[in-house]
Amino acid sequence: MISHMGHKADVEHTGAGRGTITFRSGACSLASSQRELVLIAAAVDLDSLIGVQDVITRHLLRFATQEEIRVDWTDPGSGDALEIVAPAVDDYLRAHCTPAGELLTELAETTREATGRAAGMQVTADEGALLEMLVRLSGARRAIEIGVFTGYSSLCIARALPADGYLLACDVSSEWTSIARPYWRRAGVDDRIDLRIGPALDTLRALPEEPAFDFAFIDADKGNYPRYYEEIVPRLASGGLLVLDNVFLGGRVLDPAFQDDDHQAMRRVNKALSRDGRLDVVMLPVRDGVTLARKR
Ligand SMILES: C[S@@+](CC[C@H](N)C(=O)[O-])C[C@H]1O[C@@H](n2cnc3c(N)ncnc32)[C@H](O)[C@@H]1O
Repeated sequence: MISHMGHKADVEHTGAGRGTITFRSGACSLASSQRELVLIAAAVDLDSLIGVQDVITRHLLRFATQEEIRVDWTDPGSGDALEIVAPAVDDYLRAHCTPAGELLTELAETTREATGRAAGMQVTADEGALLEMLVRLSGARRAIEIGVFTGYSSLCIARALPADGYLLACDVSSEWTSIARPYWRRAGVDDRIDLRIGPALDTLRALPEEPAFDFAFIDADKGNYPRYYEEIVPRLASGGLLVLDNVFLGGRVLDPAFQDDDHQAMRRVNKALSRDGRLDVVMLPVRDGVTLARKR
């Protein structure tokens, strides 16, 4: 399997039944014994860690045609959770937002069942409610989202748009986004959502450079945040709102020990946004950090 992954990543055999597979933003070491294979994955952030684990899991399951295997990942020693708000206050605030409702709650549950640990990428109910509130308050009609996953945040955005509203939803994964469709349909918003599968940067760059959107949400690969921001701002109408998720990267944006591409990209975009004369910017201590940027 290690050799096979050489098409997708840097691989190294480090001994009998041992090796490492290195991806752009993470790595996995493998050590086999007679009964089991011990995997240790590490990555620059939780999303990347989940990505590494997902690729490894899928390859293992594909290779294990002769035998039944199970791939279990235990929780990382330190996750992305940043405790900005004391846990008791956090519980209290979650309990005092408008409840997510049956459909979103079911989508969150389906996502957990279908994607396992990757479900941690989904926006939480309170962040979803914030997105919905922002779309309604801004009166947006045309929105764009970078990073759909199983469609939770898309649903929050789409249902806050008017009936003739439009959401361009961008993601690379047909597998994860296929979970979204039935929920969008049941919410009666699937006709407002234009799902484009492919690298979001290509989708963005193919759009005319005119201010066609009133709302944008970035929640995808962190290394591309500066590029997404550069492409989106010219396409945002005056008064339009750009929202960026995970701007703290678990607090590591403050830690000079983290110098990989993703962390540098996030620092760069945070700095550029705060100095951008076209925008009014507020960074909120919501979950992993949410920035609101309103185009003047
Ligand atoms: C954090 S998840 C999005 C979560 C989603 N907003 C939600 O609330 O459920 C990030 C998503 O970005 C997608 N993604 C990663 N790299 C991408 C790229 N280059 N272009 C488009 N989507 C990408 C992944 O497939 C994943 O679904």
